Amino acid sequence: MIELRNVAYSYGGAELFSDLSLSLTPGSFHFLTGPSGAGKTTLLKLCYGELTATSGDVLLFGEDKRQMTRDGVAMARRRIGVVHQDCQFLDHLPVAENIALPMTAAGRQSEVGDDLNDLMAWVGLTNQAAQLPPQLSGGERQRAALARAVITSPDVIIADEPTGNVDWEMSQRLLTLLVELNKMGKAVLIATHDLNLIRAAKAQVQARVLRLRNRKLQAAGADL
Ligand SMILES: Nc1ncnc2c1ncn2[C@@H]1O[C@H](COP(=O)(O)OP(=O)(O)OP(=O)(O)O)[C@@H](O)[C@H]1O
Repeated sequence: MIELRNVAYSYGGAELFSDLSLSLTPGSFHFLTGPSGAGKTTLLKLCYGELTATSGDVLLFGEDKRQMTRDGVAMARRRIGVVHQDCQFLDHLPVAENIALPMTAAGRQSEVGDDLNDLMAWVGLTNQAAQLPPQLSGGERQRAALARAVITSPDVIIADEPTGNVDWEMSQRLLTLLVELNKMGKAVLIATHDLNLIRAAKAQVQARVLRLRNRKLQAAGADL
């Protein structure tokens, strides 16, 4: 569904990474690890079409990103649920409306119903539904961001440190949600420093663990 072929990226100075290839196929589950500053967030942005590779090819659902129109990229991005590291919300809208926003924006308002309530219950935000985002804690914001990313049932879910601010029990709940979606055929890519989360996931799903380091993407060793 998303493919990077021999991709390099630079913000203008030295290349952050080069000759990097990655394929997110239906039902695949990937973790991305690596030192701070190695380029994990940048790699995720290439995967969801936010950035354009300096060289190499990025295919979004079979189409070459460079050949796609803005509308084409926007359409492709609707099929990708993204949890950003710095979860941003519309601060004047209640949490429930923020989570439902991707459905509203896609004209699917009528489909929002029990799913929203179930999702909010799963991420433990039922009592916060009417609150405004600035009233949420860091962990609550992350849970809301994950709920918002998956409410449209996207084909691909890309999450940048989705459990950085939540306790272990909640991170297990969020992981279970991602594993269940993966079992339905969604491709999942998670950037994380949390090795315990990776170990817990590997007990539930066939996950590939990749490490971005020294400008290269490699399979992580058995030390995980
Ligand atoms: N918009 C930008 N312009 C210039 N440099 C940038 C930009 N965004 C990121 N960088 C630099 O690119 C490098 C990789 O950043 P990136 O956020 O992709 O790393 P990361 O592996 O996700 O780090 P972390 O684990 O700390 O989140 C860093 O040195 C960062 O300072």
